[in-house]
Amino acid sequence: MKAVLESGSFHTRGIQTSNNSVEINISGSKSESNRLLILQAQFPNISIENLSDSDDTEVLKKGLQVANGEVDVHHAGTAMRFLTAYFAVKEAAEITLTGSKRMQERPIAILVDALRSIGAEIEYLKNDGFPPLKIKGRNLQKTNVSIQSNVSSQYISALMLVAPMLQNGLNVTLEGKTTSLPYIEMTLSLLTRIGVKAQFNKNEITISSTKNIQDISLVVESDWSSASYFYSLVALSGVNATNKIVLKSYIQGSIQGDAALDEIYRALGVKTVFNDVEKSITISKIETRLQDCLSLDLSNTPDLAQTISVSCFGLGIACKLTGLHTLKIKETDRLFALKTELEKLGATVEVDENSLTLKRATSIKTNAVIETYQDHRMAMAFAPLFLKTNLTINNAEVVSKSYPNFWNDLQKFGIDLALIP
Ligand SMILES: O=C(O)C1=C[C@@H](OP(=O)(O)O)[C@@H](O)[C@H](O)C1
Ligand SMILES: C=C(OP(=O)(O)O)C(=O)O
Repeated sequence: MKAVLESGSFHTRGIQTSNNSVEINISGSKSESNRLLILQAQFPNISIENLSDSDDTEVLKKGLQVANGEVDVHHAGTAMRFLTAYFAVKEAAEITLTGSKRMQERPIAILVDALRSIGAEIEYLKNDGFPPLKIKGRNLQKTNVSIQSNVSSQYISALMLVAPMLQNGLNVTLEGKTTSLPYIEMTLSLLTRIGVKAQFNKNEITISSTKNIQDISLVVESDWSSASYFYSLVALSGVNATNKIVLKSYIQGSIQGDAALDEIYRALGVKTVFNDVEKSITISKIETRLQDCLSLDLSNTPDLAQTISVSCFGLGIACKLTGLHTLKIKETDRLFALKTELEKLGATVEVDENSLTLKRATSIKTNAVIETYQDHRMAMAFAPLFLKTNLTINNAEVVSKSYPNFWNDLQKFGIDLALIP
């Protein structure tokens, strides 16, 4: 099969295991790519290699070309939040910024209030606190802004990314317990890497106004969140099965928080070897005594929650995942979606505002039909279970939000997927 169809479901026809190692080339991190595109719009002398091929990056790229008119970011949270800040500070821009039905349910008031407090002109076109927005770009001069940091780090990254454009730079004070912190650190790291003066001490971020930077070429490291599905696949495979996977364009000391996979999956029997010369990682299965229950706080790595809970279910161990308070406002209510779909497979799952508890499962039901709720990570997180049972994953095309080539890459493992259009 060459490409994923516009819409359809995948189910397994059979699994051949081979002993070869498989090489996978995932494209650049969508988080890094979307930050760099906003920075490149300000500093055209940045050149970017290994840009993400995700839909979320495509919509942001397209949005940045619009000076007046409508921009539709579909399901892309970072595009929505980053462009809100970008257009608000871009003089003469007049933009209607909208998104999918779900995007119109994802809150944005915290960012809009922060931007308004420094003089931005933004109006809600439907429901207060939610997209679509009408934005009139202004030359903003105030320098101090306070923002609640326990709902989404994207609001803070959005302010940071446009701070160099402001006449006097920006001081951001974070209020509350900051969530998804590595994403803020990623933003800071990219700003300093291109030559913008930026600091982050305790709850204060300071960024200097910057007119010019020196020419710079940056290579985006590949996407660690996308790599998680292969970690799960290896974890669920037998010790003697294929599964030595080489993932290209990964480095030690990543600025992506989801690089924590290395450590997290070690406890699930997956070893990571970094090849510093080739800039790749090799992941393979090792004999490990699994703990009865994996307990993790995922407030720094929310995008791994689905992968990890499905891995634990497939391995027949319990898990208690906390720090999940942001999951309800992502592409779907991910806590509800996980509970509903895992239970179709025979799991016992409890969720509350902040956590998910999975009981140890002794068997996995066959022929379940998994719904994906327009959430790429639901489809990809459940896919490694193809190694354990027959199942169908509906609306398989959702993966393109972050990883358009996912199903093609998955088939390299001898998983014979049948597409039901
Ligand atoms: O800044 C980013 O690139 C992201 C931040 C996180 O969102 P929250 O800060 O809303 O948790 C993460 O879930 C999302 O996939 C990407
Ligand atoms: C939450 C995600 O993306 P966003 O918030 O940017 O839509 C994600 O990719 O898992």
